[in-house]
Order: sequence, then structure tokens, then C-alpha cells
Amino acid sequence: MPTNLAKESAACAAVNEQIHNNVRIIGIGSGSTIIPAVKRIAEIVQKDNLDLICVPTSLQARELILSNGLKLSSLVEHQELDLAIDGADEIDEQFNCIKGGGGCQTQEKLVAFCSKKFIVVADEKKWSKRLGNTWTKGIPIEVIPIAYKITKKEIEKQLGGEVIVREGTEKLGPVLTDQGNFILDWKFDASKTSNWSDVNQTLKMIPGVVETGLFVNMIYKAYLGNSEGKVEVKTNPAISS
Ligand SMILES: O=C[C@H](O)[C@H](O)[C@H](O)COP(=O)(O)O
Repeated sequence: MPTNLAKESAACAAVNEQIHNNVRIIGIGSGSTIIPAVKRIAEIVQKDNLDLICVPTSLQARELILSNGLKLSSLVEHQELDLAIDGADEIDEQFNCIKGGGGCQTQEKLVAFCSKKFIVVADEKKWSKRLGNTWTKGIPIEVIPIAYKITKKEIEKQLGGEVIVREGTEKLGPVLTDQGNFILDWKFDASKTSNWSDVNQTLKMIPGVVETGLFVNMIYKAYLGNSEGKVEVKTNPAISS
């Protein structure tokens, strides 16, 4: 499938370039693009006999680490990571991105924050001029369950747009995150919103908000694969290596 080739190529190019002896502790992201990345990490670890410790960003990532025979740890043991590798839902030209399409943004942001370098792997279609151009499901925001009505009302009042409580497909009612919280998807007007740092601050100031899926200028490199298996690497000039 072309999309899989795009994701796989991006994942493998990133891992081939970034995994070496000096990387001892790595954050493992969540989603579908991270699956071939972890597989490739495991191959390199075995081939080069590396001693690599992996910190997961979700229950999915934890299972991926274990099923690929990698060493599992957590942010309780390690708060300084050499690298974090993750997928993204949309990345803009200023290297801001939206994450959390699969509901994992809170642990993902913590792990990215603790990492010296944060790299993303994605299909090239995820790269866009402005956030909201290609990812139209909104910005995922994790909130504590008791606050969901207050936070929904407050986000709409302060920032406009529409907030949807994310619901399950195989279960009635709200989706629960790995932390047992709810997710709100904030649908914003892409043409009116651009200061993502301010938007993120505003969201984080609302009581009941745990974390947002807005990653403001955190990416060091984005590896973008296309349907022919070619990979373009974009490097953020604002973050030194
Ligand atoms: O919550 C999910 C994560 O933020 C994923 O990394 C993101 O949704 C991208 O996923 P995928 O690699 O499946 O496109």
C-alpha cells in the first residue's frame, strides 16, 4: 500500500540516521508510523549489540517495545532522554505539530520535553503550510472527566470554534486516555489561528486541561516519506543539533 510505504520509508530513514552508539535512552512514540520505526530499531540494536533503553509514550508503545525484544523503562527511572521518535498528525512549516489523533498526546509531550532531540516520522501529506489545512479533526486536548463540560464551554468562549467530546466506536460514551481522562477535539478556524504558542498557553490556563496535542516548535527533524518510498528530511533551523 502506498501510504504504508511512505510511513515505512520515513520511519526507517529516521532510525538509520539517528540510532547509534551515543543514543542510550530513547523515547518511543505512538501511532501507526512508529510501528516500522521500532521494528527497525530492534534490528539495529541486535545487529550492533547496542545497549538501548526505551521509554514509552503509551500502552501501545510499551507493548511495541516489549514485543520487539527491546529494553523497557519509564520517566520515573529516566528524565533525560537522548532522543524521542514519534509520529504526527500534521506538521507546519514552522515545525509546530498536532499530535493525539490516537489520544496519546500527554505522555508523548512529556517524553518529547525530556528528550535532547525530538524527531517525527510521517507520510509527506502531513506536512502543510498551516495547521488545520490537512488535519481537520481538531486539536486533541486531554481533560479530567469531571471538567469536560466546563473546559468545552471555556475553550469555545475564549478561542471560538467548536469542541467535540471524543467518543468511542466500539464503546458508548467518551474515549478514555491511558491516564483515564477524556479527550476534547477542538475544531478551530485554520485561516484565523496562527500564534500557536499563545493558543497553547490559553488552553493550558483553563482549569481541568491536562495537556494539549499542540507541540509548539519542539521538532528537531521531520522525516517525510512519499508513496514511492523517497524521504525528505526537514531540519528546524530554530533548534540546534
Ligand atoms: O495519539 C497518537 C499520536 O499522537 C500519533 O503519533 C499520531 O496520531 C500519528 O499517528 P500515525 O503515525 O498513525 O499517523
